Amino acid sequence: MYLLIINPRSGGGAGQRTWQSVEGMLHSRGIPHEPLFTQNADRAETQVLGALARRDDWRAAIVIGGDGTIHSVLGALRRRGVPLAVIPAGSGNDTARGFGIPLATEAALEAALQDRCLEADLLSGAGGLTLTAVASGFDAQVAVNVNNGFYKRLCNAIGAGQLAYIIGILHTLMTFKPCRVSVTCDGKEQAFEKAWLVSICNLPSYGGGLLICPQAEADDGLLDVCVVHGCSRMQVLRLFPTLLKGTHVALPFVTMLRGHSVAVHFAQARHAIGDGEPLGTAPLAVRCEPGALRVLSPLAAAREQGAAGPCQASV
Ligand SMILES: Nc1ncnc2c1ncn2[C@@H]1O[C@H](COP(=O)(O)OP(=O)(O)OP(=O)(O)O)[C@@H](O)[C@H]1O
Repeated sequence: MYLLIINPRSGGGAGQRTWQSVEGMLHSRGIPHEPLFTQNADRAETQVLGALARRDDWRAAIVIGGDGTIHSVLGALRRRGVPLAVIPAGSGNDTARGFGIPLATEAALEAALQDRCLEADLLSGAGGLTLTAVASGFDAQVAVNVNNGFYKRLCNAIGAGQLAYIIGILHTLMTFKPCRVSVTCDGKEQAFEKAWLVSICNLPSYGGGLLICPQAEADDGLLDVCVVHGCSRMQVLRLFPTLLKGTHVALPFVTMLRGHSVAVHFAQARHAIGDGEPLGTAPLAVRCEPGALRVLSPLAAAREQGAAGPCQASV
């Protein structure tokens, strides 16, 4: 039995449209499933735990939504030991990208129905569990500004959602003030002056494919960290195209770190986001929980050794 967790509002309504086509595919293939429509992030965990408790033969929970929807059910899936599968229906879909899950619906469903899992790490701390990345500083401020700004509603109304993020980046670039940050990775503290952002990543990308930590691997038991510091506004602007290929890692004002636990303390309050969802402005203490969540992923078949293998729910 598969549990389908659907956020109809994700991707500006893509969740609802994707479910309609997935439902037809599941019926035509005779695959047993139960749909669960989640109402909001706060109630999702309780809803999913309630659904999972009703039977014990779940093969997987298939999320139809974006990274925020997946974020909202991580605790429930982890607690019940049910593998996660994803049919992307968000705006960024960086979880799907990170696990090699196709963005096309039918191919993603195919990947969800294969019994090959990666034993993925989770980031824990900072208000709960995160799968893709905890980002603090400039990027988080862009997300906050876009969500609170009038231009998101305006751009969505004219069907140009991505434009809101470009406006958000330019708006934040004009107003954001870099400050000192202390980053402690596996107990070793380093201070950076004029820091713009600190991103702690489990997967290579966020923001819809921006490769902020291109070397990050979901199942290596490690967190990859990117610190951007000591540069001008113009240099930050010029950083963005390099994120498409991940070549920013060679720039002199970018420092990459790797470890099992990371603490971040900005000299002034700075916003943070986890899987794109707001985490507040408190200092961060994040640790890696190796292999904490099984994820149905086409990458599993490609792994010659390690934790990948057939998936069984452990409810
Ligand atoms: N389980 C849930 N059910 C309903 N709404 C949710 C749930 N989880 C989060 N939300 C709300 O729905 C919004 C959109 O969901 P989601 O983040 O999945 O899609 P997106 O923002 O379009 O895509 P992405 O996060 O991949 O860029 C979230 O920002 C949050 O406000």
